[in-house]
Amino acid sequence: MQAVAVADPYLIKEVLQCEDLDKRPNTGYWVVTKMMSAHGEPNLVSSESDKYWRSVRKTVAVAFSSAAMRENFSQISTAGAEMVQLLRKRDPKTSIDMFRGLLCVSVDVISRFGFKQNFGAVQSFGGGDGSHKFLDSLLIATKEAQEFLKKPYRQLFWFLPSVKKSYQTFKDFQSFMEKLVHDMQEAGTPADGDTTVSAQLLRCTDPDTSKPLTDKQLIPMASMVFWAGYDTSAVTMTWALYLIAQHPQVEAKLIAELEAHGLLATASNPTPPPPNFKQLAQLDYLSNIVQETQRLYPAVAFGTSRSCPTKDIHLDNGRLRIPRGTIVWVLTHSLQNSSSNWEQPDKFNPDRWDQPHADAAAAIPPKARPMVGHMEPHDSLDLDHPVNIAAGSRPGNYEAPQLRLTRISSNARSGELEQKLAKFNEEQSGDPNAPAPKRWMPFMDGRRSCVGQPLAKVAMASTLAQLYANFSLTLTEAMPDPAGMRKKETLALAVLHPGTGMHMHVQPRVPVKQQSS
Ligand code: HEM
Repeated sequence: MQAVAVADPYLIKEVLQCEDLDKRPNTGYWVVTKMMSAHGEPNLVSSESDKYWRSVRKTVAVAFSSAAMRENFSQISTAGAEMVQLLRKRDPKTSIDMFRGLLCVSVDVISRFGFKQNFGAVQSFGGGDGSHKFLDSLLIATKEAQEFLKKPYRQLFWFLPSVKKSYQTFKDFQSFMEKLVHDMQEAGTPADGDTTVSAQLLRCTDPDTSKPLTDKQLIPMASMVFWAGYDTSAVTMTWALYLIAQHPQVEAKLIAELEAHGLLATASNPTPPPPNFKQLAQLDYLSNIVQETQRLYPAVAFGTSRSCPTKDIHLDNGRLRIPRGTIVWVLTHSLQNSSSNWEQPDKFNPDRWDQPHADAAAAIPPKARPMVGHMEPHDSLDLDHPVNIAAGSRPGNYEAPQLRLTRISSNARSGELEQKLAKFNEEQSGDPNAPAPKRWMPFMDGRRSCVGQPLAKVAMASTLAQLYANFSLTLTEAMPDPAGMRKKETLALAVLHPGTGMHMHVQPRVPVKQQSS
């Protein structure tokens, strides 16, 4: 099987806009379908962009509109508030795995916001043995799905105990979702103003029959909302904690911003309220931190892949021919960490996001642009170690031996950027107002971009604001430095996890005794 890896912003834009290049089973998405559905029914993430996907996507997108965010904001911020309460009760000297904590927050955000249920994951983090059946089933099923991705031939050995065990973990996860869908259907026709994910899913119709989706169709769709949202948001917040812990000047600036909005815990205001929706939108520096974290540590570090099984595809004004069946692999991590696209790409610098259109790629004449990395037929991917597949130029990275990306020298961005971009876009597309290709796309771009992006942004900002308003978070001595951390990173299907967890000391800004007095 042939694959080309694409890291150039202009080319990525073309790939993602090309109707013939789509998600296909040969690009690995079959594993996701297998995990979500016992019967191979399509889900939002892994299905091709056919009319069924279009119809469901359009209906579900309403649940993630800005109006829905404003309306259901309290459902988003409550999980963070519960986490704050819980952390206040913990002994600050003990170490806490904040990655696990934030996974719990994300599960509760999705269940509350999307399905009007509280799955109680945050509460589990504070009590008992810390396990949570639903979260654990998601994590375990994802791990088993990764095994299928690494060894697709396992499907043929369905009778082996280890393979049967994998399938059982999928069934366990699906049975949670069966119950959820059953509850949704039992609740009956949603009220007119109800635009939650569950209400919108019940409103979806199958374009072939014009009938509401059956439970077999609904289960993978609902499952996908959880699976696509829970660890992507949690790892992004976790990497933000990691980066902030190493940059005290960033934390100081964040605290000053929170204080300026009356959100910081101080001796005179020991238990500040969580930011409301309006305040959240005013926390510009926090937003910069999240964007910069997503640049350095894109959650979906694996990127995305496309293929066309029926014909050759010609890109870049015919300069590039992609033979039929070739996998075109969009490398988000490389795009966002390459000196071709960024000045000082290794530096965690939230201030770079003060620049207007900071996510737009600079105009580089086509001939000077790097284009594709070639994967030789004998190359194999080490799917357990993302550093091998996502070449960037960060400390601790080593050049991926199997992926040779041509680099060009750093192209400094100047004040004339706007004019240059307009001129270049006009040359490229004939339209000076065509949106510039992006050099930052953690949520991907084009028709298959992340439908949950608005929820992710609001939930991450709300949770991080509440955490930093109330606590100072420092890494325990056991946590590796960035180079060491890089080597421990793992992929859970496409998502970059810190293989170590994120062990931290969480110190209240105002001593707890003072808060209650
Ligand atoms: C920081 C958090 C998040 C990141 C970085 C992220 C990133 C992405 C990316 C890169 C894709 C495209 C995947 C591909 O091409 O295979 C995607 C798709 C998707 N995401 Fe997210 N996501 C996040 C949070 C969420 C949340 C919170 C939800 C919902 C609760 C969600 C739901 C989805 C769905 C349903 C799709 C499939 C969309 C489609 O193909 O129509 N995501 N996401």
